[in-house]
Amino acid sequence: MNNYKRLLLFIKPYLPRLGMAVVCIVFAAAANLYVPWIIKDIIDDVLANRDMQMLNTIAIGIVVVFFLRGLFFYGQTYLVSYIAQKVIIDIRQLLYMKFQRLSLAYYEKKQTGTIMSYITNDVAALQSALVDSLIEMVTEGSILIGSVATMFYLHWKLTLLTLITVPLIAQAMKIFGSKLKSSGTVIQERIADITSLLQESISAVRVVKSFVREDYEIERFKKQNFLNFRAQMKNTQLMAILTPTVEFLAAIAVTLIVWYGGYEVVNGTITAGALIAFLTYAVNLANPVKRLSRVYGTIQKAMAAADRVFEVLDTQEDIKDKETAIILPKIDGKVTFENVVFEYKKDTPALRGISLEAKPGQMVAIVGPSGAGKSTIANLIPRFYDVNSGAIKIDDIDIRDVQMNSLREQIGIVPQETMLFSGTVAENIQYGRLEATLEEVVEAAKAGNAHEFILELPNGYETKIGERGSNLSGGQRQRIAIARAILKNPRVLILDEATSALDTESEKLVQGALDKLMIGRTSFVIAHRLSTILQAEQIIVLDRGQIKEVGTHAELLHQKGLYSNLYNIQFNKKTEI
Ligand SMILES: Nc1ncnc2c1ncn2[C@@H]1O[C@H](COP(=O)(O)OP(=O)(O)OP(=O)(O)O)[C@@H](O)[C@H]1O
Repeated sequence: MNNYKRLLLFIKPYLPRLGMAVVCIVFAAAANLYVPWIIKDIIDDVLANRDMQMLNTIAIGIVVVFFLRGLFFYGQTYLVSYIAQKVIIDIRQLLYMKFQRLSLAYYEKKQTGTIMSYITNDVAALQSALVDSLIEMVTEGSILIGSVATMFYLHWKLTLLTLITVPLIAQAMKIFGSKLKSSGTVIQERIADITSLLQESISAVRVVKSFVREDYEIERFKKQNFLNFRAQMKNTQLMAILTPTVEFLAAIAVTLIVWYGGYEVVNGTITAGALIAFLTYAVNLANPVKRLSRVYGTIQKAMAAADRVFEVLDTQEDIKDKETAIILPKIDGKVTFENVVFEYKKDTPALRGISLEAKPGQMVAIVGPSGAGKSTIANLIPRFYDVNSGAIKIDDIDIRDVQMNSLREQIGIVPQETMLFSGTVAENIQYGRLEATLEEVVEAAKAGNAHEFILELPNGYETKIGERGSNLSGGQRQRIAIARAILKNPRVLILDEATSALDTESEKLVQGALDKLMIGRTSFVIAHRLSTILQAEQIIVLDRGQIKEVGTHAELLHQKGLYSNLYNIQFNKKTEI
């Protein structure tokens, strides 16, 4: 099915309203056709017969028709807008739903601006095309059909004559236009040639002089200059021939129509008023034709937007539930990686054969140089991406066999960069569990060492957070994020420790909150802090997508391998404190 038809399908639910709208548009357009008719009546009846009664009827007629036109205009504008806006919010909502379902990989491929532009610009282009084009198409279409029909009614032979001659003139003008355009292009090219020649010879002036080639260059320039003259003259010639030709043709056509019309008036086949009305209709035909071709342009543009919108709607969701996916039962929190290979881009694996096991409640620190794959491991557990080979299991169930929601509901993530939404502090904590009561929110905030500072905010828990949480410090925002995770109460926790330095006081509070959060949960910590590493029951040392060492802090230091190297480089300063 093409996109045009798909777009029309969105209008389907509003067909009755569309029917009413079309009726309004047609009636409103019909009022426009009334004006030349008034001229006819005034000339033929009022002026010719000095008919006062007719004049009164016409006067009342004008008032009534324009009053009704106003009503229909209101109807058309309201109804068409209603339909278009509804269609647009339907499409926008569908797009938004789609964006919520698409995987992270999609977001990485597209720039944020592009995605926003789908929902704002493309949808807006569709909106204006729908509203303006729909009204204009029906209005101008009705005026066009109405004018031609009235002209036929007034004098069919004269109408035929007009309909044959006018398009001929239009065609001649079109040919004329395109010829002028192409000769204009030639002129531009000749001027460009002269410029580049100039540039070349001026910048190479030393070479010209050293080879004594001044005369040669003058000759070259002369040729180009002459070519330019020829192009200019050709254009002038075209203008000089084409303008009078078209004007002459037009004059012949108009004379033909006027002569034949006048002849019919003299013959008494048509009245003088009718002829004037006829000519008015004929002249006015130009407007609807022009506007309809403009509508065509708008629709073409809107279709480009529609193509993009439908392309998004048709994007395959690469990570989705299997038909047979089960709801993950409440887990103990054992997490296993079995020979996991993963690549973001084909043939460049970010993880190569990772096997590990975290026992329920265990704390696993992941360390390694930048780009080693630490965040990648963290991203695979909630199934933000699917592994290329191997498997990730939670409580021995492959995470691809369970419903994504039931998996992610049992995993908590505290990222490095805390993202708070606009809204109150309470709402931000509640994001962890939407149905939580205020008491539960406060409990979570207390556990997250956030309660105290929240109470000191201007409106306590009801304080609105600035767009990017700007009115809170980094540490405070982290503690809100921790409270949010505590409220969610997940069995598995993924913690990306912030690398940015907090002051000692703030770090202590954040660390305290994290310690409480980790109690009794399986935690994966991308570790940047010494305290985390010392506490960890298992440290995984990654390098270029592979596990190099596994053990506790003491064991690994003893091995004097990569870990002890990293440890010495990264944490030296802290050990000295
Ligand atoms: N979205 C992505 N698309 C393509 N490649 C990616 C993507 N994210 C990470 N990579 C690549 O995968 C590899 C592992 O990256 P990852 O972010 O897991 O490393 P990291 O150990 O967390 O590093 P850092 O400590 O710097 O955050 C890197 O080579 C990185 O360039």
